[in-house]
Amino acid sequence: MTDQLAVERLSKSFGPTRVLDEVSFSVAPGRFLVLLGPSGSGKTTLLRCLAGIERSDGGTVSFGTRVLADGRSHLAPDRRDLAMVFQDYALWPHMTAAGNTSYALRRRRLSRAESDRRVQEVLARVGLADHADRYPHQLSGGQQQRVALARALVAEPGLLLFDEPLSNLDADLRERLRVQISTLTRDSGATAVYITHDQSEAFALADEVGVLENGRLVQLGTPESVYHRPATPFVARFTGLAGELSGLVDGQAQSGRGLVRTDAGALLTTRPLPSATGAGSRS
Ligand SMILES: Nc1ncnc2c1ncn2[C@@H]1O[C@H](COP(=O)(O)OP(=O)(O)OP(=O)(O)O)[C@@H](O)[C@H]1O
Repeated sequence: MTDQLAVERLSKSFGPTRVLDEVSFSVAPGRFLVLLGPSGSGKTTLLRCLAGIERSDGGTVSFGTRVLADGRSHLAPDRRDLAMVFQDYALWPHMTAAGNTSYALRRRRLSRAESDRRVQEVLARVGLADHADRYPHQLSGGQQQRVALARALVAEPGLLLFDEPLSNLDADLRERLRVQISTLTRDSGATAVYITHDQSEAFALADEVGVLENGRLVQLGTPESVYHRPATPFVARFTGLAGELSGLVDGQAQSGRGLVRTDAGALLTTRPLPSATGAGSRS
């Protein structure tokens, strides 16, 4: 069942390095959150904590009324009602597309006929009905990622997690698969969290965008608000063009559309028209 994902003050360190610093956010049922940040900002670590692959040091993760992790307990990944799509597909090489997809149903007490029916149906949805008997090495990168998407969708999880799923694909394919991920995820009704370092991908996919900087969530909002009203100079620079305006408006700048206050004055942000960037559009 689709539920709200709530993350409160999630923290994680590796040795002396604090990788996640009291990150808090929530995603309403069925909504699509994209977490955007540069390399090393903590995106993968955050997603792995949500999935239960990584243990957080502190904070709470809950989905609906169920606590997935807090200071005392940590639910195993396969008990979290979620599925994850990875950057490198993570398919079993010795299993066909149908075998990889049905693997996600192994804990369901379904008849063979019902399992086969669901697998065929979801492979058709991702456009691979004719490739069910192919092994991963007989499929292109884009086709392998569509098998991974089918595997994630087939058990109808409440929560879908995407770890830079398009990063290994070329630009044209990335754009087409992006549309497919958006459509199929929304049709499934699942709550979704998607991480990427690609700004245009984030703005095209998201209902809400969160920006991570050094393990801290520095802004969370609609694509339009993050793009046009960046909360910090870091967000302004990371999501588009920005130029310093220090001497001109020193001490008087108010943050708002096109202007971000900095210690030295203000940063003027310039943005192409939304139609040229995809910011705010839904694909
Ligand atoms: N198992 C680990 N042990 C020690 N340090 C780690 C470990 N995993 C991640 N880190 C460090 O934590 C920081 C955040 O890593 P993470 O992979 O979460 O960032 P990211 O935003 O996903 O980066 P990228 O886009 O490059 O994948 C980095 O400095 C990384 O070196």
